Amino acid sequence: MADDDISIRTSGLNHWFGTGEARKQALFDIGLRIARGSFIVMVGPSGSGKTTLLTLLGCLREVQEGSVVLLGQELRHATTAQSVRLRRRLGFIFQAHNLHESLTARQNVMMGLQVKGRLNRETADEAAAHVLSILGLSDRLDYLPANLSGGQNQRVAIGRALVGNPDVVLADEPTAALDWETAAKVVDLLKQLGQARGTTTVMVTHDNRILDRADRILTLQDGRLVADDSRRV
Ligand SMILES: Nc1ncnc2c1ncn2[C@@H]1O[C@H](COP(=O)(O)OP(=O)(O)OP(=O)(O)O)[C@@H](O)[C@H]1O
Repeated sequence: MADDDISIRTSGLNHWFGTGEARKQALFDIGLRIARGSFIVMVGPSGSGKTTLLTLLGCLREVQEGSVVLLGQELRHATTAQSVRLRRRLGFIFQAHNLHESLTARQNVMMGLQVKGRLNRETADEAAAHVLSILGLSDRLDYLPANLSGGQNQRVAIGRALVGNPDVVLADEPTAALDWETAAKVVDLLKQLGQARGTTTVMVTHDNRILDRADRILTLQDGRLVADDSRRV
């Protein structure tokens, strides 16, 4: 694979938590090359290091040892300004969806554009309504989070992550609160974005139906990458 075709590359990536006697290694020698536009699923038992790896890939955590190259930029020793610029090119979907309680679904999604500095209100408004309609929420645009179900709020959070056309989407169990029809829509959307725009997705999930649709499945166990299964779908 040429360098341009790779969104994420790691090598010799190790990570520890704690200090002194409590110091514990959470990741061991992770080496990965993730192709641009691919839909990657990460699995592994609780405590195997999935979230730690996802947050390292998303420059939400400092690289302690080894290398992470995200969208051509080495993250080890990256400056704060470089990390901030890179994070603007990412879409995060985490379980705790952190919506603003005082903002409507549409306004919450628009926040995903504002952090990117795209402030033309009309365009932002339309983009937010469009992504929410793909996620089946066109009749809930002006609802506050308190008046939406858990699954609907999760879809708003997904909309917020995707509205700015991120280059890389990092997702931690994003479909856990969704019925299969909606979860399938989210997966289809991410795969379409992969084909149309080269958006790369790395998703932690235990949903077997999503595993079936992954381009590649990474399995972590006790902080190590123990299986790397590329499949044709
Ligand atoms: N902030 C922290 N401080 C200390 N140890 C941590 C911290 N975060 C994670 N760990 C430890 O690192 C290891 C990997 O945790 P991580 O959350 O990455 O696993 P996971 O595979 O995402 O688990 P889950 O599926 O339960 O979310 C675990 O042993 C965990 O206890």
